[in-house]
Amino acid sequence: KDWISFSHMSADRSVFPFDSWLNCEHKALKSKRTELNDDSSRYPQGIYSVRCTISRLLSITRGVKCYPEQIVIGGGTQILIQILCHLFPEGSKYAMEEPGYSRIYQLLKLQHADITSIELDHKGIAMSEIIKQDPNILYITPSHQFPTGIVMPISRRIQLLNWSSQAKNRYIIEDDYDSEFKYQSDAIPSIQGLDTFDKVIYMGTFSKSLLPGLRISYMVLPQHLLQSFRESEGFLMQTCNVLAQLTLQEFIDSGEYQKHIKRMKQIYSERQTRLIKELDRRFGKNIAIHGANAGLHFMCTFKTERSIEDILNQAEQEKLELYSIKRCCLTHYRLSKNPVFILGFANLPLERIEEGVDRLYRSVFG
Ligand SMILES: Cc1ncc(COP(=O)(O)O)c(/C=N/[C@@H](CCC(=O)O)COc2ccccc2)c1O
Repeated sequence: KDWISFSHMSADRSVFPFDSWLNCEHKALKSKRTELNDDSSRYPQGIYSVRCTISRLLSITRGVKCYPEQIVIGGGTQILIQILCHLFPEGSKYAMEEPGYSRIYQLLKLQHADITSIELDHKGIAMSEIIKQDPNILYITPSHQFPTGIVMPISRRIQLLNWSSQAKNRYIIEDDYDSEFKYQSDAIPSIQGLDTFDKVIYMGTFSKSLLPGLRISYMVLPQHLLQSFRESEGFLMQTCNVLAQLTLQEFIDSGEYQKHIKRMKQIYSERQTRLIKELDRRFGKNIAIHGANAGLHFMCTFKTERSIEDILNQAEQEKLELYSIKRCCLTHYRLSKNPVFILGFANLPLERIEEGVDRLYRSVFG
């Protein structure tokens, strides 16, 4: 039998419109030869016309207010964070959500940043903990908290903005990952769009909405950080492939991007609905699902005494690709007594869901 994947780290290639992407690349190759032939130092923040396209898209889809001059395109969220953290005051103290995106946590630690993790309440990162630990830089994922799926309500967003305004060296890094896929409600506008203190750095990526291998991500800097960006090493290196940038611009300007997102939402919300139905049918009261109102994964807790390790070993036997919450634990996340897993459905075709849930049941209950 072949593998079935509950991975939250891969998109279903059959959903990606390779032909229209290829078409856009062909057009870019034929019409944009000058940009392709220029030294990359001419576009340290990415090609201007591409940044105009991204700025327009962000304003329409996320309520982000920015000029193209504030956008920096890069080859992935990690490299952008690496560039960004050199713009903050020496001795800054960072805080990330617990559980959270461990790749960034590891990166900041390797940069010898003073970093701590802060637990969540039902509205997202806990204000009381922020006050207690007193960091000056917050890295948060308010759209669909990674990995718990909490959607941060406006009230908490306003609280955080007020927090950021109370000290000169405070900033909020809003990683808007996974914001494209809202099923029940409309997308809540970004914190950046509500920011009147110029304290929010907005991070975005096309890894989820297009393909992770394209390595096209971007950040929107507040205007007062642009000067220090221009004096930083970030200004000396363009890390995103020019052809990929030009193809992306064509893909967005031609309307293909919005068409693709609409189609992905239909496909993924149908898969999510079917998966939840199958899980309820098979597991009944032995499963609790959290954070399923958006994104391409949700979390679930199984009512079993079995350990995460045992379940993962059994899943391996069943040829079931499965990840537990452990990969998102940064420092002290208290593992609840019941095992918690991340169930992704972006790489799980409708017709494989029933078999996938059966294998999951055998992995959990033996
Ligand atoms: C919070 C957050 N922000 C940004 C990113 C994306 O970073 P970028 O690709 O460098 O722009 C991820 C990727 N997180 C990745 C793994 C999370 C984990 O380690 O468990 C998952 O990435 C993908 C998921 C589905 C389809 C394609 C990619 C992020 O979890």
